[in-house]
Amino acid sequence: MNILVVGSGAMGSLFAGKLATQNVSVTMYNRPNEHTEQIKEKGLTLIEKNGERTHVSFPVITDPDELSNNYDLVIILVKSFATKNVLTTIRPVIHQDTIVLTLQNGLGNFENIQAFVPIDNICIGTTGSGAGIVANGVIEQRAFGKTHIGKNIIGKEKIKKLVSLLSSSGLETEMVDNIQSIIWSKLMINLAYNGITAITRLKNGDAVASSEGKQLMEQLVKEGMKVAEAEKVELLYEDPIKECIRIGYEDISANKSSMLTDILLERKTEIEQINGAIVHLGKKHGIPIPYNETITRLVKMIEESYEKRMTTAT
Ligand SMILES: NC(=O)C1=CN([C@@H]2O[C@H](COP(=O)(O)OP(=O)(O)OC[C@H]3O[C@@H](n4cnc5c(N)ncnc54)[C@H](OP(=O)(O)O)[C@@H]3O)[C@@H](O)[C@H]2O)C=CC1
Ligand SMILES: CC(C)(CO)C(=O)C(=O)O
Repeated sequence: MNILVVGSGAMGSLFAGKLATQNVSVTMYNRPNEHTEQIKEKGLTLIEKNGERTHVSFPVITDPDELSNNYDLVIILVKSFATKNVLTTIRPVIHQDTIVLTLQNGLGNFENIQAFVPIDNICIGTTGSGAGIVANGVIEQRAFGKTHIGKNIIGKEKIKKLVSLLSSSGLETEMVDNIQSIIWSKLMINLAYNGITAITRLKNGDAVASSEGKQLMEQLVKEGMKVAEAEKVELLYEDPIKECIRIGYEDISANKSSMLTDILLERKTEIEQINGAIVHLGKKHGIPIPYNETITRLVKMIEESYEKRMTTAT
């Protein structure tokens, strides 16, 4: 099976790197940048949970003209607001048998892909794993939750194989029926952690260990639960708030959230697709969403004014 991982950031590197430890053909595509060039020239170093380093090499493509025509499975791991842009570029190499899988956070990923790929070829998943780029060509896995991938009728055998490859690589993965539950249950975790950590610049574990942080998380998730109910989506967990807190301590504690990373690098964030999406749907259903609205506005404020930020007291 030929797999193309689109995105060489923290998660693209984690998934491509882990797959490369298995007996499967994996290629990575990203526009040129220093991290990508380093992987292309010298391979990728993966720092595991126990601190052990694994070094892997696989083909890395930065020029879309060099992409081949034989990818069975394409895994999208760019930020959700970049999906349309990247799919415009790689669309010519997606053929009628290619399955396109998103493991991105937030709402709207299916809709973004649908503009380029037939519905039957799209597969949706989420991942509770997380990583950070620690140097060009080096990533560290810092979150260790499960990956869930929705069933796909025409891509069934490919997805089954992927689930097995990922699980054997150490990324525990499961195929699931109710993908909406999975997307929304992951959304609850991102509602709780991403905005708060981006604003406070705390790691997930430090944010949840603060009693103020925990109370704020509860309110953010409560609003998300109300909207999920109005959207008639059943969440996976009996007590989503408790589960978000548990995950914060047990699975994702060491991770800098993807949104905090964006803020630290002074980049655009996925706030619109995460907390902002709940605000938008809350309005549609007439449900007040004050906590998520405040977090959304604060993150947008930071994002829009990096160059004006005070860094000294003098
Ligand atoms: N980081 C984490 O721990 C987790 C992240 N996620 C989710 O996974 C997804 C990916 O996140 P993450 O890996 O952190 O993101 P990163 O920002 O680390 O990586 C995104 C990559 O996409 C590339 N990219 C953006 N636009 C284009 C384009 N038009 N063409 C080619 N490449 C492009 C970027 O390149 P460039 O740098 O040159 O712009 C970058 O290499 C997100 O949806 C995120 O929410 C989910 C779980 C955990
Ligand atoms: C792993 C987790 C839940 C938190 O770090 C995440 O999805 C993110 O960082 O975006």
